[in-house]
Amino acid sequence: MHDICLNMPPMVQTFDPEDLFTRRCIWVNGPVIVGAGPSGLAVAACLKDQGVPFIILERANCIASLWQNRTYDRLKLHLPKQFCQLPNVPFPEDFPEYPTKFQFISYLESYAKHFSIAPQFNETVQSAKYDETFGLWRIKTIRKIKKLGGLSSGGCAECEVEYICRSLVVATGENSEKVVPEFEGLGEFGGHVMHACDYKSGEGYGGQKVLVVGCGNSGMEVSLDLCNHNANPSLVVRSSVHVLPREVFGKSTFELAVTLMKRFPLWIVDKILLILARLILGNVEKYGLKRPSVGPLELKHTAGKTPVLDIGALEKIRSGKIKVVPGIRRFLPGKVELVDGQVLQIDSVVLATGYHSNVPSWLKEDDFFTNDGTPRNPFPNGWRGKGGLYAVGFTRRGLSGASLDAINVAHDIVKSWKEETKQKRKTVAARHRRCISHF
Ligand SMILES: Cc1cc2nc3c(=O)[nH]c(=O)nc-3n(C[C@H](O)[C@H](O)[C@H](O)COP(=O)(O)OP(=O)(O)OC[C@H]3O[C@@H](n4cnc5c(N)ncnc54)[C@H](O)[C@@H]3O)c2cc1C
Ligand SMILES: NC(=O)C1=CN([C@@H]2O[C@H](COP(=O)(O)OP(=O)(O)OC[C@H]3O[C@@H](n4cnc5c(N)ncnc54)[C@H](OP(=O)(O)O)[C@@H]3O)[C@@H](O)[C@H]2O)C=CC1
Ligand SMILES: O=C(O)C(=O)Cc1c[nH]c2ccccc12
Repeated sequence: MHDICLNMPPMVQTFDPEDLFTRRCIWVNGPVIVGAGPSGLAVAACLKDQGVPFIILERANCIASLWQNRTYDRLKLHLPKQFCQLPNVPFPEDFPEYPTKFQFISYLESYAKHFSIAPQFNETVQSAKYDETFGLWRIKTIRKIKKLGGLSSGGCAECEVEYICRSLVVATGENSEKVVPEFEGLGEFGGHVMHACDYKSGEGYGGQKVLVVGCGNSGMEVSLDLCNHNANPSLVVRSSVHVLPREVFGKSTFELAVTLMKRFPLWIVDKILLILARLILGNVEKYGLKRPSVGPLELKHTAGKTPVLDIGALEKIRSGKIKVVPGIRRFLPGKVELVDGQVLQIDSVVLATGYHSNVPSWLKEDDFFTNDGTPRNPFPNGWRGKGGLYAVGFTRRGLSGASLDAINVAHDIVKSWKEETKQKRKTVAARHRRCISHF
C-alpha cells in the first residue's frame, strides 16, 4: 500500500531512514524543483527568501554536478563574474574577474548553505505528468539508497518514489547529457576514447597524438590544455565556428556586447563584434576556422551555438601546435581517416561534441517544451508553462539568463502560494466558525 504524507514540509531532510523503504508516495507542500545546478539553487534561494517550502530532486550526490564532476580542471568562467552570480548574493570581492571553476563551486556551496538549501540527492526523475483531473503533477523517481548496514556492506539499493505537487520547476539544464556521435570504425580504433565531460587535464598525455573532435569552447580549451602538457592535438572542425577575443582592448567582449545591445539591434552588434574580432585576431579562416554565415550572438540565441571566447588556443593554432583538420570519415585501428582523404595516426580521442537537454526523456508534455528539450517560447518568455509548470536555465544566455528566470519563476510561485494559503486560511476559519456555532 502507498502511504501518502500530506503537507509535509521539505520532508526529505527529516526522514527516518526506515521511511526510505516504506514511504513511496509523497505529497509535497510547494513546488518540486528538478536539478540542483545553479538554476535550481537560484529558484530555491528566491523561494526560501519568501518562506515558500519546496523540495529539490537531484540525480547526483552533490549540488552543481556539471561543475563538480563533468568539467576539466583548468576551466574558468568565461564571462566576467558580474554576469555569473546568482540572485541576492554577489561573488566575494576578492574573486578575480573570471573565477576558476573551484571558486565558482565554493560560491555555490556557500550559496546553498546561506539559504539552508538541502536537495534530495541520488534521486533521478524518470517521468513527470500532469494529472488534469486533480490539477496535480505526478513525478516518478528512482532513488538510490545505501543498503542497510551502511558502507561496510557495500552496494546500493534502488526504490521508486512518486511525488505529488501543484507545481514543477524544470532546472535540469541545457547540458544535462553528453552528445556522443556514432563514427564508422570507432569500435576497432583501439585507443582511448572519452567525452570532454570526463577530461580533467592533459597530465599523462605528454607525447601523445590526440584527436579532439569539435571546436566549441570545450574542444578549443581541451586542445590548449593538451598543448600545455606537451601532447600533440589535432582539432576536428567539420563545419564553422565564431572565434571572438575574450577581451577587446582590455574590456570583456561579452560586457561590450551587452552594452551595445542596449542601443543597437542584434545584427549591428554582431557586425561590430566581427569587425573587432577581425582587427584583433586577424583572418582566422586561413587556419581552417571558417565563420558561420549568421552572426555570433544571433547564432547563440537562435541555435544555441556558443561562440568561442578565445583564451589562447588560437595562438597555438597559429603556431601549428594545434593542427586544425576537417571532418571525420571513419576510424581505423590506431588511425582516423578524414573527409579530405588524409589519414592520421592517433593515440587517443576526446569527443568535445557538446551536450543536450534531457527534458523530453522524462517530461510527459509536448506543449511547453520542444522535441529538443528547450521551451517553445523564446527568451524572455520561456519560463512559464501551464498548470504550474516552469523552466529555469533554458534561455541560451548562460548563468545570467538562469538568474533572470529564477527571479521570474519564484515571483510567480510566491504569488500563487500566498493566494492559496490565504484561501486555505479563510476555509479553515469558516469551518472553525461553523464548529463553534454548533455548541
Ligand atoms: C564546460 C562548461 C562551461 C560553462 N561555462 C559557463 C560560463 O562560464 N558562464 C555561463 O554563463 N555558462 C557556462 N556554462 C553553461 C552552463 O550550462 C551553466 O553555467 C550552468 O551550469 C547552467 O546551470 P543549470 O542549473 O541550468 O544546469 P546544470 O548546471 O546542468 O544543472 C542541472 C542539474 O540537474 C540535474 N539533473 C539532470 N537531469 C536530472 C533528472 N532527470 N533528475 C534529477 N536531476 C537531474 C543534473 O545532475 C544537474 O546537477 C558552461 C557549461 C559547460 C558545459
Ligand atoms: N567557461 C568556459 O570557458 C567554457 C564554456 N563552455 C560552454 O559549454 C557549452 C558546451 O560547449 P561545448 O562542449 O564546446 O559544445 P558545443 O555544442 O559548443 O560544440 C560542439 C562541437 O562539436 C562538434 N561536433 C558535434 N558532432 C560532431 C561530429 N560528428 N563530428 C565533428 N564535430 C562534431 C560541433 O560541430 P558543428 O558546429 O558542426 O555541429 C561543435 O563544434 C557551451 O555553451 C560553451 O560555451 C564549454 C567549455 C568552456
Ligand atoms: O558559456 C555558455 O554556455 C554561455 O551560455 C554563456 C554565454 C551566454 N551568452 C553568450 C554569448 C557569447 C558567449 C557566451 C555566452
